[in-house]
Amino acid sequence: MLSLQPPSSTLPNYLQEDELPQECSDVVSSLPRETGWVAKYLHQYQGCWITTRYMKGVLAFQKHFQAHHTDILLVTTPKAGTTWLKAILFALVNRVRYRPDPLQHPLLTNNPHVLVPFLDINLYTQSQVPDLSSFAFPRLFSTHLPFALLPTSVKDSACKIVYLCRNPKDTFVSLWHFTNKLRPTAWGTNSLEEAFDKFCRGVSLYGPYWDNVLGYWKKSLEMPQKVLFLKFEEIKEHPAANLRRLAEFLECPFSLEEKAQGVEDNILRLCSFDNLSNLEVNKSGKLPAGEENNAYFRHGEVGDWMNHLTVEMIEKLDRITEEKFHGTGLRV
Ligand SMILES: Nc1ncnc2c1ncn2[C@@H]1O[C@H](COP(=O)(O)OS(=O)(=O)O)[C@@H](OP(=O)(O)O)[C@H]1O
Repeated sequence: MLSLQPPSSTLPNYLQEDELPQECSDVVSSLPRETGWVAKYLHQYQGCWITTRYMKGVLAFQKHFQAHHTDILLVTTPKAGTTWLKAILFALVNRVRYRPDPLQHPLLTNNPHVLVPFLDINLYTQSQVPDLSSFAFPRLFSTHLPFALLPTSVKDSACKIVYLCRNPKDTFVSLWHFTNKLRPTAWGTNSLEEAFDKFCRGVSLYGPYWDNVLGYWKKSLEMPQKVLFLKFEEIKEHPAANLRRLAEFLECPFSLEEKAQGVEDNILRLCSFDNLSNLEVNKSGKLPAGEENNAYFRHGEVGDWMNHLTVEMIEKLDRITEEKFHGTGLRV
């Protein structure tokens, strides 16, 4: 890794860390910290590793967000397939307003992260009290925060939580590629070994990975009507069945007429990796904070870890996962 760093004014917005409100700066300075994967630091806040920039959004989200009983919150571990499920949720929930048409649909001209923003990373980082009045009901939002860190109003209201996880080996490999892509060229890349060590120690964005997944797994067992637990690999294997499961959980099941019209297939085709990754907006566009949209589309397959991890790495990650999930009934 090179130590040469460009001046902060030339950094993309997603790496700008100035102007922390005093309250936030006091909290941040009291927290344990480690070097980040892209951002300078990760801070351990309530057990979860968060960048300096996002701490501002997390604190404001926790303090000010008022959930509405019809809200739908998509929660994921980073790189679990968030972009894909944001697209599916948007197309599903808005299928009457916007027919899942291959020629005309908001997903054809907008990256899914724009249509379903992160509350902490986007909305509450941009403004401490954002104006959410332009969001149509049911509102669709997202976060990577662990269950324990969600605002009280999310836990207390009848709003629904859709959780998505992915096996830790593909999650790690995807995160390693993504964070290296987001690093300014002058910083060089993080080595696989360095990133792997951090991931295994739990020091990854919104990690430890295992704590994040387990928190929602347990809640999905305790409150199946509130938390739906999905896996990337299961959606890849049985997309239509999982889309139906999602629709039923959100109390908007497909009618016989919709099934006959092929609405399910149209949604899946619209949101497929091939379709989304080949759209001009996702090939050359950028998110408001400066991330290139194409960074969210790499392979979209199961098992790419086989091309990257050593036998020792595989054994270590499998062992940690086995220990952490032992006795919980969860297999990833
Ligand atoms: N439509 C679709 N279908 C299947 N897979 C898809 C799709 N869109 C994105 N991807 C893959 O998801 C990975 C990106 O993860 P996230 O979207 O969770 O990233 S983020 O957390 O929002 O930063 C990343 O996985 P990898 O390819 O393994 O790196 C993307 O390629």
